[in-house]
Amino acid sequence: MAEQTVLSNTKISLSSASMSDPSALPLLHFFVAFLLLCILSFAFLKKRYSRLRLPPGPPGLPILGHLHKLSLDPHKSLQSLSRTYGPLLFLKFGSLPVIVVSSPEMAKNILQKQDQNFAWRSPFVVHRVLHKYPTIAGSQPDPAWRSIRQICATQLFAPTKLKSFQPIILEEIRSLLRSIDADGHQKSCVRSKLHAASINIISRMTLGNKLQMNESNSAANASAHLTNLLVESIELSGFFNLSDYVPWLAWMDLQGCERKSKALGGKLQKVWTEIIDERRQYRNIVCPEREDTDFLDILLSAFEIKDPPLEYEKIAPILYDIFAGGTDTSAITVEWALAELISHPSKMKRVQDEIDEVVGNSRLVEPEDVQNMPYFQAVIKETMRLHPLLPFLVPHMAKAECRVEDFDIPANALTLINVWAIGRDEKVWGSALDFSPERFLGSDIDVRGRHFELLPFGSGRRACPGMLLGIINVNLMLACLRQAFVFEPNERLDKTEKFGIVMALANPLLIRASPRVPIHLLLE
Ligand code: HEM
Repeated sequence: MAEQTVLSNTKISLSSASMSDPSALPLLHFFVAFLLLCILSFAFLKKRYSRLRLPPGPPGLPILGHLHKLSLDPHKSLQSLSRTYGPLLFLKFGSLPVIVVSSPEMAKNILQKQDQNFAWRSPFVVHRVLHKYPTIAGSQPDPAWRSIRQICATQLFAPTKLKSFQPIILEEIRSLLRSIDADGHQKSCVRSKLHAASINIISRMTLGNKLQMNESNSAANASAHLTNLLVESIELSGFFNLSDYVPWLAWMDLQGCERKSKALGGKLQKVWTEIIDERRQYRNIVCPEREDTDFLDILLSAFEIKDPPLEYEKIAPILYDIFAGGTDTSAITVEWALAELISHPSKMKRVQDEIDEVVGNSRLVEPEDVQNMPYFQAVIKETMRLHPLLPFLVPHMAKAECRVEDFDIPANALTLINVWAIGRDEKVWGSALDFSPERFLGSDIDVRGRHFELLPFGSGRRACPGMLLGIINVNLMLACLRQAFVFEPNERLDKTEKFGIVMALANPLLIRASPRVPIHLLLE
């Protein structure tokens, strides 16, 4: 069977035209125009790059560049091209220059040495249509972006703040355990339960409470509604949209990305407007003497003192990023870790023995316990090595023309750091495809962006601002799940990936779990 490519996913279909059929004339004109455009654009790009010493790459096609080389698993296609052409690869997706980075050394060069030039983002269509103003992840590294990151760093993710949120996190994890316990002998869809726990945590941290919405009759419904919108928007953002690479085709919206983004953007906007308007009303009318008590208050105060004032709509994309970052990421990472442990029963047993030794079964795991559980920590690192959540990070862009090693990089080059390929590089890891947490025992490699062979959170000024919260959530969710339940082992579990900006298991994990701690621990 022919390999499916990102292009075969589009709806382009041009039927053959016959000269004797007058209705075919417009089609003929189209073809002549198309051919001319091909020749012109090919000649233009060749001239444009002729003075540069570009990194190696395969020959491309006019108009398409190398788009035809991408399968529906682009991280794998690019890994394979990098094996042939080297760790710094030059491609063109349509007319957009692209570099692909697949070694720790090159990643260090870009994310550390030339961090400032590579901290930019390409203006993708979906992002522009989905959000009226740029999100944190989609913003260029300008003063507004810096100031929002600063607010997040001090008001949401500072270690003292995170400590104050610990009771919330533990409460929501207990509720997650109870929900799995309630499924009894039935299989649980652990992803949806992890999503629910994660969105409740992030909602209580930012809004002071679980989500409430006019249309939903319960917090659980409101959370599920927003989770679905967030997951859908993350999927859409990871789609290879032809309009981004062949802009003159954009008006046709061949893959329907613009249309879907408009519809989804409207639904998301409705949610944020309701949340922000209700709080503004409360602050201005019901309780004007209220002090800032949560992150939304802090954002509103920060925007109130800005000149020109009151651009409240700019708060929506910040909430979007915090909710999207806080909901899908931890849930999918824990799901991957569980999938690996369930398919490696001896490693699962080793985790269980360590938790039993350090914590016992008279209380649940607490954040401080994790530092005494080296094998458990190694399991998390190994999961993030084999299954980095964002296989290309959030794609970066080179603002200005620059040099990397001996090569010239054109301005505006989309920069894909293939952390998925780096994590599976035999030269870096040895037995790279094996799930072997043991490799991290006694090693000082960590996930915080200082070791370029392991970059699940990125590195440099664009590194994930929610990293500490992500680590706490993942550690506690996985450790408590493991402590509280025995999972049915399954060495043949389906671990097929579904490519996206966030890469999850293609088929959500369904697990049968039986409790192994006294039930009162779940109820406290
Ligand atoms: C296991 C958990 C998580 C993982 C693996 C993860 C991973 C990442 C990665 C790889 C990036 C892109 C870095 C780059 O562009 O170079 C990123 C960016 C980001 N993450 Fe996370 N993340 C996690 C949790 C969180 C949480 C909990 C939040 C917020 C509550 C969050 C919010 C963000 C935001 C706002 C950005 C964009 C930063 C920017 O572009 O300036 N993430 N994350």
